[in-house]
Order: sequence, then structure tokens, then C-alpha cells
Amino acid sequence: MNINSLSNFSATLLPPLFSTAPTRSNVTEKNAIEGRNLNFSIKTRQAKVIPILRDCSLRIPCGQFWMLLGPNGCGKSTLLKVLAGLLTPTSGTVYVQRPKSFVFQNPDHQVVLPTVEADVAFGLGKFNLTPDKVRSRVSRALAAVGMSDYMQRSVQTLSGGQKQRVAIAGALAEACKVLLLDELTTFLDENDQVGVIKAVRNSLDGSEEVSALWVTHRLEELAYADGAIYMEDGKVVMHGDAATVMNFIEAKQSAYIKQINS
Ligand SMILES: Nc1ncnc2c1ncn2[C@@H]1O[C@H](COP(=O)(O)OP(=O)(O)OP(=O)(O)O)[C@@H](O)[C@H]1O
Repeated sequence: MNINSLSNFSATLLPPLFSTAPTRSNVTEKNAIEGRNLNFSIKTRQAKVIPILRDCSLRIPCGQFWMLLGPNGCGKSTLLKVLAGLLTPTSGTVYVQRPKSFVFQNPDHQVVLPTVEADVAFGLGKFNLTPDKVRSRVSRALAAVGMSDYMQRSVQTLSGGQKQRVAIAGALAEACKVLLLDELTTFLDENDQVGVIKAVRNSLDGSEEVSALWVTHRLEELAYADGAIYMEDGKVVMHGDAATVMNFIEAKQSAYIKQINS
């Protein structure tokens, strides 16, 4: 069943995760990402305030691969952009380990240089590294995403999934601690979907330092995750280990099917 069918089905609200806002002194060092009581609203031209995120709290431990799920329009991308610092929350507080990197849904917005090697090396210009160090970082990052054999390839000849993996390698080469990944598999065929998701899993498994939050509406992708957050209507309604969240969503699906059949 498509997860979008559940959007109007009632959800259990969680008790608050935190009693205080995260600051440099009270943030849990073992967490890569913490958001507390995040609200985000937009104002229309008629000055009407529309809430998009409502009191969202979340906590993602270091070194883990988490997914953010929920029906279309529930606020997943908005929450990810708030965590990335691309949007400022109306209220609430955010802590995300640095350096962090946001990988877009459309790799053509991110993979821009002529060859794979040049593209992955692009972000390293600011570090003043020797050519040998640059090459070594690029090789390691491409190995982590299973793209070592593509170093000299023209990016124009890559599939969508391979471009996504190059974009992820670019973030890894810069020693990013947190990857924020926005619906990377939406436009990919099944092979490329699995390739990209395994590339992220592999890059985390090879380093305890990297954590990732992956936005998706494909329930089957939860099989690759350590933990997950399920949202509806701008709210976080469930978070925890991947199996618990999977059970929660499946129970909602069963209850929904029963309801429409009764
Ligand atoms: N700048 C904006 N102006 C008006 N509405 C917005 C704006 N940004 C987001 N929204 C609305 O906020 C809600 C959440 O959008 P968001 O893109 O975060 O959802 P999503 O869960 O990522 O959706 P999808 O799965 O379809 O990508 C949607 O109803 C969207 O139309």
C-alpha cells in the first residue's frame, strides 16, 4: 500500500522527547542531529500564517542511518531543510553536527563538473590540500559509494543513480559528518534505487563518524535503516528503531484497510 493513503488516518501522538532546548552545553554528544519543538510557518500574500511543521522533536544518534517517512505534503522536505539550515524555524532549536551536507533529489543540480574525479574533488578546493591528498580523498570517497571504476568518466554518461552516488561521494570527500538526503530514489529505476541506498549504508558502515537522514516515502527502504521518524500533517508521530516504526506503519495500514472495508 502507498504510504500516502494513511494521511487522513488518525495517529498516536508521542510524548515530548525533550524538556529543554539543545545548546552547545546540553546537547548529547552521541547525537548527530537533535531538533526540539521545531515549528515552521509560512505567511501568504494575504498575511495568513500557514503552519508547515508543528512542534517537531527528533534525535538521531551518531553513526546511524535514519529515514524520515510520511505521506506527500506532511513536511518531510521542510524538516530536512530546517535541519540543513536552508530554512530558519519559526521557533524551536536545532543541533546538527558539522560539516553537514544536503544532497538534492535531482543530481543534475549538484553534479556539474565534466568528470567524476573533478566533481568529487570540487569541494576540496577550500581545504588547501596537496594534489596527492585530494586524490586520496577522492579515491576513498568513490570507493565508499562503489564508484572507484568511474573516476575518469564523463558525468554526462552516468545514470541518475550513479550521479547520486557521485554527489554523495562529494560530501564524503569533504569529511561530512552528517548527510541530509532528500528523496534521492524518487526518479530512479529499481537497480539504481538499491545502488544508491546501499552506497549510503556502505559509507556509514565504513566510518562511525558519518550519520545520515534519508527522506523517502518507500516503506521497503526502511529495511536498510537503523531508525526512522514517521510524520503526518507537519508533526512527528513516531520515531524509534526501524523495526518498531515499520510495525507502527503496517499496523496503521491494516487498521486503515479494515476501516475502508467495514
Ligand atoms: N514555500 C511554500 N509555500 C507554500 N506552501 C509550502 C511551501 N513550502 C512547503 N509548503 C507546503 O508545506 C507542506 C509540506 O511540504 P513538504 O515539501 O515539506 O512535504 P513533503 O512531506 O516533503 O512532501 P512530498 O513527499 O510530496 O515531497 C505541503 O503542503 C507544501 O505544499
